[in-house]
Amino acid sequence: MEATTALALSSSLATARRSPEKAAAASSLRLRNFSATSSLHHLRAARSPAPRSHPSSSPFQGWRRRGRAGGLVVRAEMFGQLTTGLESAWNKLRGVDILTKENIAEPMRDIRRALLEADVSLPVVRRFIESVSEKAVGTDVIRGVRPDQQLVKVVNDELVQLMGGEVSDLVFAKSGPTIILLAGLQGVGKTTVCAKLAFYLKKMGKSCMLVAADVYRPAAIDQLTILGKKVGVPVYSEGTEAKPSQIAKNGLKEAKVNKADVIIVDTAGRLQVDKSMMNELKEVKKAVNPTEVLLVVDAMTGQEAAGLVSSFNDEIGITGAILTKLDGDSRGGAALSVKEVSGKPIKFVGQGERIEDLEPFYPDRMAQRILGMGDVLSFVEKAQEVMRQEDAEELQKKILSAKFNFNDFLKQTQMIAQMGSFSRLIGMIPGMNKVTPAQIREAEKNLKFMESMINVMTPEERERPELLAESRERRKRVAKDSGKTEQQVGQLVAQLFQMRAKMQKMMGAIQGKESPDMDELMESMKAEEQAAAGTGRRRRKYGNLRQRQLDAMRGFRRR
Ligand SMILES: Nc1nc2c(ncn2[C@@H]2O[C@H](COP(=O)(O)OP(=O)(O)OP(=O)(O)O)[C@@H](O)[C@H]2O)c(=O)[nH]1
Repeated sequence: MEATTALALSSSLATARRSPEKAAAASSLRLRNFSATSSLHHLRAARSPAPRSHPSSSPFQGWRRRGRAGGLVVRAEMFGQLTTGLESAWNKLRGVDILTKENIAEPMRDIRRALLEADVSLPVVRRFIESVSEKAVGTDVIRGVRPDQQLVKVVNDELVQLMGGEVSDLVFAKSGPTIILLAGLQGVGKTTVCAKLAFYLKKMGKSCMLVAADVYRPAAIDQLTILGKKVGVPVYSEGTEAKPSQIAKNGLKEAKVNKADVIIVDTAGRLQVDKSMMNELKEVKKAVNPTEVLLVVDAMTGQEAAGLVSSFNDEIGITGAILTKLDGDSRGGAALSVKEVSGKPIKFVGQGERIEDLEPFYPDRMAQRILGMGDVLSFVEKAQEVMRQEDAEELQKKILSAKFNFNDFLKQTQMIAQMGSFSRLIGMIPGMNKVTPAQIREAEKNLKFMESMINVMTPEERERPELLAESRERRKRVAKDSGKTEQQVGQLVAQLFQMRAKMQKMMGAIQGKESPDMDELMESMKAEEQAAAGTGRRRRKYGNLRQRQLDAMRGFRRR
């Protein structure tokens, strides 16, 4: 499944690296497409329980695939340093036949260093290294699996365990409203999380109410009121004079009257853990007897976040944590330490400032991202969220009948925009985690570049790109109106036809048939990357690409 999305994205980025604007169109087209295909793949995923290339079916596949795809150089931001550090451990095992205590010593040192640099707490690192070493050496040799791959598998499994193994779902009250009490230090993102959580729950069909019990920062009440409006959820507040425990109690009464399914109580943050803060929280807790007490912690604070979860749990008793700002420069220490240090699970992660940027915490997906295998499931879920089933089916029909046009194209761009930041999406795709920020910027620029040409096309031309393929006059006009060259417009049109062909091929593979072409598609991805990387094959490969574009145009003209 991810092979095709990776193909599209990788090709586009490879094209971005060819950089001249002439080539830019190619990348944009594919970038748009990858979101379309991902949604379509999702339709198939629903039918087939274990897509053959899903990373969780074999962690090696995703990893190997990246190896085969080669090429891309720098990684997207999330846990980048940790991923690189771990990678150097595998690399040291290239060429060995079997994992032994001796030959894993150095890779294990690399893993240890990488984890410590990621700010994972020392006792956690020690236990982790011990367990991985023991399991790695005791692992039977599996035919066709290299020892370095075997170590990746062991590390993957241990990372999943370290982060709690299973997803820890929110608990809902059996009767009456579910009460979620949010606590945390100042500025960690509590108020934002209130709104994000309400938005998330609303999507699940639950009615919510927010309760403003942070009375020390008047702006917090305003902030919550604004956010509540934004997500369409009522906010209960009594200003700054009332006691937080009383506000929470009254809020609960109001929620019962309004028959809200869930109330989320925002509490005050302090600069540091202090007695009065803990006492106040205890009072609020006692007043409403919450179903969930979640501590919001900032991922950037590394292992300190894990320590906080521990002390809050000791003091007031919590049910879990929410890790915010994972999109920032966090090194991974918090995600990896919280469960092990405090015994409490991470239930959600915040990965951006937008309301949509809160997701359940999946230890397996997180491990895959840390290992550079991407997070296809999150990616697909994001795509599914923004693309309605009917749209996906409509698009599927268009692809199958080779009618994918520039309007569909624009829709895909909008979808990508709704799915979140480019770099985050890229980080979710296996093999795509090594992309330079410059390449991401270039790809984003390319999208705009494409859009400017599509925007000046007539509705007819957008609907039927054939008109542009057939008429030089039309291409000239689009070039003139968009301030681009005729050649650039020609290339954009050629790419659309080329893409139709590719998408049809992918759809063939997706629609239940065995997918013999996946490897071929991956090879084609690899070829494009290598061509872009400036190897000796570049001219030949690029020449072929160009040739294919011309063929696509000619093929169309003949029809
Ligand atoms: N990048 C990023 N920023 C976030 C995230 N969550 C929250 N923020 C930002 O962090 C800042 C603080 O967020 P708030 O929700 O006001 O934090 P708070 O914990 O309620 O703060 P106090 O009420 O002062 O205790 C805001 O600028 C948010 O937009 C996240 O997941 N990623």
